[in-house]
Amino acid sequence: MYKILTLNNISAKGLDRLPRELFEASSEIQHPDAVLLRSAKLHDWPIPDTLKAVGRAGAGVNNIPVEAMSRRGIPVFNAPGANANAVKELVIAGLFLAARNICPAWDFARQLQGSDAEMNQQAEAEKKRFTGFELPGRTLGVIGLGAIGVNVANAARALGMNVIGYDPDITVRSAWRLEAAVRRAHSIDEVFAESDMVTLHVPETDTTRHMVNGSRLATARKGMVLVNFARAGVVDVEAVAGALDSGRLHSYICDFPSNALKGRDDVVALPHLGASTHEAQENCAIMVADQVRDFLETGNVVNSVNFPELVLPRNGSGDRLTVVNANVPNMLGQISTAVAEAGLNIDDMVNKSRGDIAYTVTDVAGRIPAEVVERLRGIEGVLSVRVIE
Ligand SMILES: NC(=O)c1ccc[n+]([C@@H]2O[C@H](COP(=O)([O-])OP(=O)(O)OC[C@H]3O[C@@H](n4cnc5c(N)ncnc54)[C@H](O)[C@@H]3O)[C@@H](O)[C@H]2O)c1
Ligand SMILES: O=C(O)CC[C@@H](O)C(=O)O
Repeated sequence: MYKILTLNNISAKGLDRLPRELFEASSEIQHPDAVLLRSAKLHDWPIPDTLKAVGRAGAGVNNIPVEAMSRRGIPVFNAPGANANAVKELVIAGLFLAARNICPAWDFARQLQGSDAEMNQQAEAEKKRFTGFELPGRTLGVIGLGAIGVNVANAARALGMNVIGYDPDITVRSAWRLEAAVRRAHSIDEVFAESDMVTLHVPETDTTRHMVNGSRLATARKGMVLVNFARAGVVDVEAVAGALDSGRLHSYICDFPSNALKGRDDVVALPHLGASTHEAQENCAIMVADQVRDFLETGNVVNSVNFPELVLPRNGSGDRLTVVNANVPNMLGQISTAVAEAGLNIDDMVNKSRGDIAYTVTDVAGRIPAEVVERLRGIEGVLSVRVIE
């Protein structure tokens, strides 16, 4: 029986992928084999010795100590693209909110007093304050052209916008999905200088933290709209407050409330709702539950942010041995020697690496004795060893 600790609300459709006769999943689990989570912060969480996998039912993994997991030989899985449509829809809504000044206008209308006739009179007298602009012909800058950025760029094209995109590490898959008319920028500054609206779709990393700061905002077109459904930390909110005060920015539409911008008419801050649709929560939970289950039961790795992709169909009737180790020379030799010296024939073996991590899956003809596991664990550089019957 595998034990799965859930640290956030994980959609029941995802948990249904873990049959009760094989998996016990709850928020109360002790000594978990795997953890499933959404935005819970794991940085100060003591990693249990029993932990074998982490499944993030979403895209961003900045709430997870990925490097610490790697050092323990633990893969971190996520659900790439599974919530991209949900975020795209809210970003497009954000463009309309900004372009038509909908939030301050709605706020104004909600506070009108008097008879219907008096309210309508005040509305007609004041409505010019909320005059907006239309999207066709305007330029949208998209920074980060992954699952969400590409969806947003293509949707903006369909609305008649010009789109300029920046992503130095765009994948072939994203490049194929992107509308041909999306123009390629060579820097973030180029995007800021040429866009009426800019939307951010990058992960929060040491490189992207405060990517939007005072000096970058100084290069923005006057009256630009900034949209951030990526992560709070990608934007320096103090600098945004200054840019709004000076008129450099028209408005800031984001998914992250902050004290620096609280109560402003020119800021819309939603409570991290980008992925909050039933569809996205189900897609993410199903994808990540399937991946974690597959890893626990077979050792296969699909959609991990720190491990190489490795899928080996089960071959033969013996045990499967999985070894995670530092990606240094002569590890494979030591693993196969330990197996061979136990008198076990290797039916199939795959070794893949990614960065500092190497991962070897070996199907043997027979049972793997406990001494072999201990011997492998004792090899310098070996991070984790598992036997799957
Ligand atoms: N608001 C929400 O609820 C919500 C939901 C989903 C994702 N997100 C956030 O959005 C981010 C993007 O999600 P995704 O599914 O599109 O991820 P993704 O991995 O598919 O795409 C991210 C893209 O950003 C690019 N990138 C990285 N650093 C960059 C840089 N410095 N400049 C330009 N491009 C850069 C990458 O090359 C990649 O193509 C996530 O990491 C997460 O933080 C937020
Ligand atoms: O689970 C959520 O609600 C948010 C997820 C989102 O931030 C992500 O990175 O996928």
